Amino acid sequence: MRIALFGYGKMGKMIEEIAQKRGHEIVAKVDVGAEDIDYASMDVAIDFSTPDSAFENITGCFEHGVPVICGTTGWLDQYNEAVDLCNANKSAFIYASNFSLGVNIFFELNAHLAKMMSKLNKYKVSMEEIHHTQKLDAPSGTAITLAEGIINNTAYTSWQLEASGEKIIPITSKREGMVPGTHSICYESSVDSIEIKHTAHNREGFALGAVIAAEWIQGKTGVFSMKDVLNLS
Ligand SMILES: NC(=O)c1ccc[n+]([C@@H]2O[C@H](COP(=O)([O-])OP(=O)(O)OC[C@H]3O[C@@H](n4cnc5c(N)ncnc54)[C@H](O)[C@@H]3O)[C@@H](O)[C@H]2O)c1
Ligand SMILES: O=C(O)C1=N[C@H](C(=O)O)CCC1
Repeated sequence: MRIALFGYGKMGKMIEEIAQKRGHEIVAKVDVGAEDIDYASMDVAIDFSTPDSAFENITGCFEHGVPVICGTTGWLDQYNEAVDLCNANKSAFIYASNFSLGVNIFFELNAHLAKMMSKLNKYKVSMEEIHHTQKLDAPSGTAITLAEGIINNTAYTSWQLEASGEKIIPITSKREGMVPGTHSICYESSVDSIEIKHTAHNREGFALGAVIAAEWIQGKTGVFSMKDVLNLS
């Protein structure tokens, strides 16, 4: 498969390594200030760039019929517009706030736990995410997906950073050293606590999931999720 990397930072470099090990070719590395992008050379684009640049990168690919795997977080106010442009151009698209297989299992566990906890009104939920100090967005995209998993299965209606309120999920975002990504969810009552936690030890899991998604999307048209890729429904 001929892969173009949009964003050649920490994740772009890790994806290059994993993709080459799986027998794929990197045909373009599109980073800040790139000109004359050769879309015809690409079977798929993988975007791990910045919140400010992801939308333009993605929609440029759709306009040239290139399928896109996007892991960039912090641009989702434009997600619906990207979906419309994907469909209008009969292209293909997967966005995931987290491509790691472990986190996608954790998303399912979170939804299942939330469903059970929705019957127990003595417990209050809270979430904490910890990432490296270079991270541009807060809360993390993964934390937002986890919060949506709770909202869809309980009486909670929204999330907020450092908030308190009856139906609001409080999220604490910490930025420390080189931490690749840690997410924990806690349900607390006066008598006990239940906590679930995912800890990424490095970036390999994110990169592998993105390459697997790129392999899966070949020949498809439409908008998909990691649930489709991993057959988790
Ligand atoms: N979904 C996931 O599984 C997952 C995992 C890790 C990181 N991320 C997200 O991926 C993104 C990138 O993470 P990172 O750790 O590689 O960051 P990074 O800062 O190391 O790399 C980002 C790269 O994007 C480049 N860039 C800036 N403007 C650009 C443009 N117009 N076009 C193309 N590239 C441009 C930067 O120069 C940089 O090289 C972040 O949004 C992060 O939150 C998602
Ligand atoms: O390093 C990052 O930045 C990460 N971003 C994603 C997020 O915002 O959830 C996934 C974890 C790593």
